[in-house]
Amino acid sequence: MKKTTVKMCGFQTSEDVKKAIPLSPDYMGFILVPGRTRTVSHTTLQNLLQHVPDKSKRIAVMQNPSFQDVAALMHAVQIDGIQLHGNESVLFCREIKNHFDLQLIKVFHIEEGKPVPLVKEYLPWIDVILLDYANKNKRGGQGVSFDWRQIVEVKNQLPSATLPVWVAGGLHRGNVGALIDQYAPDGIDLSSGIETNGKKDSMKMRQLIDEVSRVDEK
Ligand SMILES: O=C(O)c1ccccc1N[C@@H]1O[C@H](COP(=O)(O)O)[C@@H](O)[C@H]1O
Repeated sequence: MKKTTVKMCGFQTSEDVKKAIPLSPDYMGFILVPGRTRTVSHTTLQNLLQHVPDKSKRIAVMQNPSFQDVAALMHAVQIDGIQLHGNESVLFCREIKNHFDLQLIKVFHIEEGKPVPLVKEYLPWIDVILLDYANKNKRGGQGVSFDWRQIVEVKNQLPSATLPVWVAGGLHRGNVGALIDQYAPDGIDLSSGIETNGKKDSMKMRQLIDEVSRVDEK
């Protein structure tokens, strides 16, 4: 049976993290990008991590960090991986992978009217390819989907046995079924689609997990 990996992202309060306990998502993400609505500090992150279910991997989301930013994070908190959600280079990914024992999720942005991103050179240095919508002003957490036909174009660049490809951008309980049915991503990642009025919504989170299981079991 297929098992689509689920990453739930953008937790800011212990109350919201606790809503994930009965669901144990495969991954839980925390935003460390300065100045965004879901941003948390190292101190808050440290407190939130106490409530993360044992089975869920803990991911810090960063955008164009310096090597020192990553080192400071690693010194402050115990995490399983980082998601690089900016324009990080192949060399930067290599440096991070060589220095830290971290799972590295690299985001590749799908922008309207732009060629599909080139992922091949990154493959030795990353663990997951994550595709997300972007426009020229903002990246991540916008609740907007990209043209999923681009998933096929990215997969066509990859050798047959290769890294998992995850999809993000405007996903919710109402569209993940179609995404999995049509494009079979290895994983999905979402922030906005499991929230109501800026707070994580237990019902939406549960329905999302149920919908993924339903489609996986088909
Ligand atoms: O969630 C955020 O606020 C965020 C901020 C900065 C960078 C990444 C962010 N989240 C990631 O964005 C995508 C899509 O989110 P959405 O479901 O469309 O809201 C996902 O990869 C999140 O991990």
